[in-house]
Amino acid sequence: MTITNGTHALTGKSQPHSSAASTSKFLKTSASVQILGCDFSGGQGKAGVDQGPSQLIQAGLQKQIAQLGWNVGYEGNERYERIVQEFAGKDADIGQMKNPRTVNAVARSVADRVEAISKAGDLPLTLGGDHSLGLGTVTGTLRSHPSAGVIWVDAHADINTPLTTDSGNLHGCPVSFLMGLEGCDVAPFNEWVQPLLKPEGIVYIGLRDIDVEERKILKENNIKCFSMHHVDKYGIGRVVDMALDHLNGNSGRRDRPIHLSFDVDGLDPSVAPSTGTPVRGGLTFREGHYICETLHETGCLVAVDIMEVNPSLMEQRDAEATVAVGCSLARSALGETLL
Ligand SMILES: NC(=[NH2+])NCCC[C@H](N)C(=O)O
Ligand SMILES: [Mn+2]
Ligand SMILES: [Mn+2]
Repeated sequence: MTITNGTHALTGKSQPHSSAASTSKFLKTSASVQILGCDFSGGQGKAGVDQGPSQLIQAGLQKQIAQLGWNVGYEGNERYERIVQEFAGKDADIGQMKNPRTVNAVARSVADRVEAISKAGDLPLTLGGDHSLGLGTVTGTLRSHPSAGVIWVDAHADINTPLTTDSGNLHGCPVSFLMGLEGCDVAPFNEWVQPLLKPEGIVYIGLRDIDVEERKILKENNIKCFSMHHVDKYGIGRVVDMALDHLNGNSGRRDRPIHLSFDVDGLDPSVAPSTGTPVRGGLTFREGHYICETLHETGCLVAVDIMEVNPSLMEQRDAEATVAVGCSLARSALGETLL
C-alpha cells in the first residue's frame, strides 16, 4: 500500500494516511478522480441547480479530495454550456417531456466523458446539476464496466417514462431510459441510448416519494428498493449490506463494480435543505455518509454522482450546509474516514 502524507480534511492537520486510490479493485494503481462539473438544470423547472458544481468546487472539494491521497482533475462546464446555448429557444416539448433535446444532448455528452474517464482507469465524480444527468453518468459507467451495479440514493425513484411522467421533468425519468422501459424508445433519445441497465442491476436507498405509475414499474420489474421504512426497520448497516448482497447475487462476495448516484434529496431536508424537490423523513447526516463510507470500503466503486444541490434555494446558511454536505458525501465515498 502506498503511504502518502496528507492533511486531515476536517482538522487541516498534517497526517500520514494510506492512499485511498490504491485500495480500488477496478481503477488503475495511480488512479485519478476526474471531477465533471455539470452546471445543468434542464431536467427540471427550478433555476439554480446549475450553480451546484461551481459552489462545490468553490467550497474546496478538489483540494479536499487531493488531501485524501488522490490525483484530482477538474473539467468545467464549457461543453454543456455550449449545448444549452445551442438549443435555447428551440426545444419545444415532445409529448410530456420538457427540454428533451437539451437533456438528451447533455446526457449524451456526459456519457461519452464518463465512459472515457472510466476506460482510462480513473474515477469519474460527476457534480450536478439535476438528476437527468444520471442517464449520462450510468450509461458511461456501463459502457466501461458492463457488469456494474448501481446504488441510487434518492427520495424519488426517477423511473417515470415519457408516458407516465406527470411533471414532464426528465430528472424524474433517467432510470427508465437506462432500462429501455416501454415508452422510452423515442427521439431524440433513441439515437444513442441503449438499454444497458437490467432491473436487477440497481438498488434504491432512501425512497419515500414515489408516483403511482412508478410504483407499478418498480413492482413489475422486481426492482430492489430500500425505502425509509426499511432504513428504520433494519438500520442503515443492514440495508447497505443487503443492497450489496443483492447486487452481488447473494454470493457473499463483493466483486461487482458499483456506481453510486447520490441525489442529495435522499437526505432529510434538515440536512440538505437546498434542493429542488425536498421530502421530509429522509436519511440522517450519518446514514448518508455511512452509505458512502461503506461503498468505499468495498473497493468496488467505479463512479460517483452528487446531484441536485441547488444553492439558490432557501437561506444562505441552508445553501452553505447543503454544499458542505455534498462535499463531505463525496469525500466519504473517496475514502475519508473520521478516525
Ligand atoms: N431527481 C429528482 N429530484 N426527481 C424528482 C422527481 C419527482 C417526480 N417523481 C417527477 O417525476 O417529476
Ligand atoms: Mn430526488
Ligand atoms: Mn433523483
